[in-house]
Amino acid sequence: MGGDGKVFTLAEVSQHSSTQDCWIVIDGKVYDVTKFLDDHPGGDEVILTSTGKDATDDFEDVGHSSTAKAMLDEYYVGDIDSATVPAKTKFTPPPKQTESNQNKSSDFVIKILQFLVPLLILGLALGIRSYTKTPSS
Ligand code: HEM
Repeated sequence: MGGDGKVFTLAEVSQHSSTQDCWIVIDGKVYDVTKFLDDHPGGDEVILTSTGKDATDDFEDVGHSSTAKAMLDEYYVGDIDSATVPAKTKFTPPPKQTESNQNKSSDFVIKILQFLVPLLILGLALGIRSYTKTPSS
């Protein structure tokens, strides 16, 4: 809406990161929010820190109202070339789930050994001592 369907690279978008000229990327779309900076209820500072990157998470994390989301359309200038945006790292799946269950039994064995081995050594030492020591001294 309003845009001409132009596709920008992240490097291009990154050149618009000031109060005089400010673009942000949300959900694969590029918005020129220069005119909106002064009107933003959250201040211009937060928007400026979200320039030059995929600002989708920043925008979503605030919990913007549907009114706020609808306002985006007005500032749309094109799309982002997604190949130029670093992959998201936010939802790294916890890879340990099945592994930790399998490890539980071996963890348990190790704990037992950690407890038993010193006892064995101590017992061995005491046994050897009482075995080698002469009854008189
Ligand atoms: C074009 C993009 C944006 C628009 C149209 C927009 C719009 C709005 C609107 C209308 C509000 C008032 C509350 C609401 O209706 O949800 C708001 C609040 C807020 N926005 Fe944005 N916003 C944009 C981008 C951002 C970005 C990138 C950030 C930051 C990381 C941000 C941070 C905030 C914060 C922190 C508030 C809360 C202010 C407060 O409650 O004092 N906004 N925004």
